[in-house]
Amino acid sequence: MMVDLEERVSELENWTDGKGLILCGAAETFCSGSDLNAVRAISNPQDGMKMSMFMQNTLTRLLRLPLISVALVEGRALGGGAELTTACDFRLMASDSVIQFVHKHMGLVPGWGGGARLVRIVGSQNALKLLGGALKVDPKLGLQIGLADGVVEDAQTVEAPGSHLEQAEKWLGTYIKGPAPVIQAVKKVVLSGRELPLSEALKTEMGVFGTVWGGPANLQALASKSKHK
Ligand SMILES: CC[C@H](C(=O)O)C(=O)SCCNC(=O)CCNC(=O)[C@H](O)C(C)(C)COP(=O)(O)OP(=O)(O)OC[C@H]1O[C@@H](n2cnc3c(N)ncnc32)[C@H](O)[C@@H]1OP(=O)(O)O
Repeated sequence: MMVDLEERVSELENWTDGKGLILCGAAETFCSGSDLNAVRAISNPQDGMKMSMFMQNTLTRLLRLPLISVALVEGRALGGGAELTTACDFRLMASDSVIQFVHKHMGLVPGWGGGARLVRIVGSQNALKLLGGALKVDPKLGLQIGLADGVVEDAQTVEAPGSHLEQAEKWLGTYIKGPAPVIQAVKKVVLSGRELPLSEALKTEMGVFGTVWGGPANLQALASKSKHK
């Protein structure tokens, strides 16, 4: 799974027209973390460090993709699976889903970069509670602390507008509407603001601004005399 994920990220890095990505599980579980059988075979510090390095590299590249990504959490996201959710820009949770950093129960801490990313998403106080208590985060708690950005309802629910995936596509649609270069520029500006010291982020923003100023979408908008009512 780790190697497959790295290969998909490499493919996505070459997706020049990409604007959005929805990451979801294959069955009723988003991701239950590392394969425990594989983990047992590499349960020594040297191999653990190699896995950490590999997964930090993969997940950092996933988060830095020039598109807007959403983790659609159905069922459980446990351990490494919880860390994986933090490598997306947004998290949408199905009504019965749970995100749980079970690391403490495994005598571990996150090693795929999920600890550092969690602090940035929910703040250090909440991160300490989630990791220290290995708390089960349901949609209500997720929304309350900012780990979840929205909830998708079950298809059977009368008012539900479609499958979880359809709801996630609709939700994401708001943020990826428009030309790819503009959406990609939005992501780059936010990413640099999130990751870089202010002076460097400002330089990056200017560079990105230069790629869209006077560009096709900008000129078209100027020509159309649009009003933002
Ligand atoms: C802590 C961080 C660490 C890291 O790498 O950094 C990890 O991520 S370690 C992995 C942490 N995850 C777990 O410990 C998951 C343990 N499994 C469960 O809690 C349950 O299996 C659950 C909740 C995912 C599903 O429970 P349910 O009752 O619905 O089904 P089963 O338990 O019967 O599971 C079906 C089948 O899947 C196997 N399974 C589930 N998760 C893993 C896993 N992470 N690795 C390997 N195999 C997994 C489970 O053993 C069952 O197999 P079966 O042959 O049918 O008995």
